[in-house]
Amino acid sequence: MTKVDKAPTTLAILGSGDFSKSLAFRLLRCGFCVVVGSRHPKLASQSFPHVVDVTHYEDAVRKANIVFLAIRREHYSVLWDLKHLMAGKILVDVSNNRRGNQYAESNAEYLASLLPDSVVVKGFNVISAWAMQQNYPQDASTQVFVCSDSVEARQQIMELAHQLNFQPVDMGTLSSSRYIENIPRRLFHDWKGPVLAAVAFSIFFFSYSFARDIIHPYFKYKQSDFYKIPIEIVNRTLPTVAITLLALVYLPGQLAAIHQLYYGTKYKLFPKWLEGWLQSRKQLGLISFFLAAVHGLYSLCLPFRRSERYLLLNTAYQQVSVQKYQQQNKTFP
Ligand SMILES: NC(=O)C1=CN([C@@H]2O[C@H](COP(=O)(O)OP(=O)(O)OC[C@H]3O[C@@H](n4cnc5c(N)ncnc54)[C@H](OP(=O)(O)O)[C@@H]3O)[C@@H](O)[C@H]2O)C=CC1
Ligand SMILES: [Fe+3]
Repeated sequence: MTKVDKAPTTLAILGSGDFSKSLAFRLLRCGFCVVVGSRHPKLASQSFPHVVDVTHYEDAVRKANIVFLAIRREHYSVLWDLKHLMAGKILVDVSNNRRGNQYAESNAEYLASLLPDSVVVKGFNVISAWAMQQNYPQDASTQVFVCSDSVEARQQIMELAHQLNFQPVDMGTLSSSRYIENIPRRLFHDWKGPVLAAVAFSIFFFSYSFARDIIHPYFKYKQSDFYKIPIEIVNRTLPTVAITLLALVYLPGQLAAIHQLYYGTKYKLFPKWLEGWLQSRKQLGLISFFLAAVHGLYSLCLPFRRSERYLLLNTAYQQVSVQKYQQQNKTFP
């Protein structure tokens, strides 16, 4: 991938915590120079590779035009003394809050009001430090939401996100920053599709078992097996849905591989449906695991039922009788 001329070769990160370390690693891997600003550069430098220039905040800001703020909103006051150095520079606010809507204004808007002479861009907050460090380069489909009041700065950070192997999403002006800051807090937002799939498969397999094992014997032999519905039929549906969902976890990976082989490149975007499917693999796998666990519990509880014990004894008795019959036939042919 070629870098555009605008992309700076040296990027600054203020703060030396977890996020800063992971981001520094990612930037280094992607060919950038990194300068880290810290209150205690000597101490902090031990956590970074030797190629990273770990220095004081002022020095770090001086050395780069794009500055990542890997410090918490509560500590933005340390930036006050750097106001004159930050003027005209792009500040990337990566912060999240501990609670949703914790403050009246978003962190990025607060930063912009603190440092009106700088250009604030919100982004990268949806990627955890762990994922940033571990998942390279498999996370090319991970979205990074970017917003800023400056179109040029937004484009520059989106290009940077692209170079870091992420998929930038243009979210418009800085007023979107509150929405972006709330994204990591949205629990279960990716669960709709997988849950719907699980429900649809459950209904399908339940109906199939119900028709085959209850309705069919009822009409054909006048045999009433309706007592089987709550345990046996459900317990047959659970593992079938679980294994089907597990298959759905592995299938999109294969389709993605076929897509890449077909087009002969890994840089062509996957179609939307495949993209969504790939991203819901975690949820599908978790639902599959949950259903399999419930199936295990059900199966453990089955022998407690009187009818089941009867069936077991009956099967054992039949086997013994068959063996006896066979032995008798051997002895007295
Ligand atoms: N960790 C994660 O997975 C993610 C974090 N983020 C965001 O990135 C930012 C940094 O997070 P993270 O690295 O985890 O946080 P840490 O608490 O690990 O690090 C914060 C850094 O802020 C600096 N700092 C500046 N002033 C102070 C102060 N007064 N008290 C304490 N620390 C201060 C410190 O660096 P020094 O001592 O060198 O000055 C410290 O290492 C946060 O805004 C967070 O919301 C976003 C997405 C994911
Ligand atoms: Fe089983």
